[in-house]
Amino acid sequence: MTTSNSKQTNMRSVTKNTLLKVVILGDGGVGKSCLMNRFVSNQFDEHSFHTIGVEFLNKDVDIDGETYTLQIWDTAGQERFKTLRTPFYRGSDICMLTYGVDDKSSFKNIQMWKNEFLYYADIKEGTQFPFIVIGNKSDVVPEEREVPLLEMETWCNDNSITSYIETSAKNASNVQEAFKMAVQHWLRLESRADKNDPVIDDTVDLTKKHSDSRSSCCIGAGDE
Ligand SMILES: Nc1nc2c(ncn2[C@@H]2O[C@H](COP(=O)(O)OP(=O)(O)OP(=O)(O)O)[C@@H](O)[C@H]2O)c(=O)[nH]1
Repeated sequence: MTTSNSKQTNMRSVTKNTLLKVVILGDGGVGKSCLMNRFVSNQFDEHSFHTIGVEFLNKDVDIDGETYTLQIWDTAGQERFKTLRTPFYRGSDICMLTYGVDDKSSFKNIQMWKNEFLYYADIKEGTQFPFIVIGNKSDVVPEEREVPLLEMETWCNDNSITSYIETSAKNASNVQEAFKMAVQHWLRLESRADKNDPVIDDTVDLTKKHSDSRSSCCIGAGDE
C-alpha cells in the first residue's frame, strides 16, 4: 500500500505545463509595463518609464486544475520603436490590445495595433485569433475618463472580439482576471480547432517546472 501511494505521488508531481506566448500591445503610456508587473510581481510603479524594444517575464496561472506558463511580452508602444518590437509578434498565442480609459486617442489606435499585430505575426486571413481588449487605468476619476465602457463594448462587438475588460494596474483591479480571461479565450479557440481540424500542436511541453518569477529580458530591454 505504502509503495503504491508513493508511486502515485511521484507521478502526480511530474506535471506538464503549456507555454503560451502573450504579447501586450498599445500606445505608449497606457500602462502595459505596469500591467505586466502587477500581474507577475504584484507591484506598481507610479513613475514607470517608457519601454525600449521588448521585455518578457514568465508567470504560471492555474485554470481548471491545469497549469499554464504565460510568457508575457511587454512591447514599446512609442512609434519610434516599431522596428524593435514587431519581430517579436511571430509565434504569439494571445494578443492583448491595451488602451487607457483616460486617453481617447489610445482607444482609437486599438485598430492600428490589431492590424500591426496581424501583419507582423503573419496571421492568415480568416483565422480566429485570441485577442483581448484591455481598458487600463479604470481607477481614474470620472472627469478624467475619456472612453466609456459602452463605447469599448460596442467596438469589440463590431470587431468580433468577445473578450474585453477594464483593469487598473494601480489598484490591481481585474489584472489577474484579464490574464485568466485571455487564457480561457485561447482554450476556447483551441478546443474548437481540435474539433474541426487536426491542428499541429506547437505548444511547448516544459520538462522542468518553471517558477512564477522573472525569467529574462531581451533586446532593448530596460527603461529609458
Ligand atoms: N492611474 C493609473 N496610472 C497607471 C496605471 N497603469 C499605469 N499607470 C501609469 O501610466 C504611466 C505609464 O505606464 P507604463 O506601464 O510605463 O506604460 P506603457 O504602456 O508600458 O508605456 P510604453 O513603455 O511607452 O509603451 C506610468 O506613470 C504609470 O504609473 C493605472 O492602472 N492607473
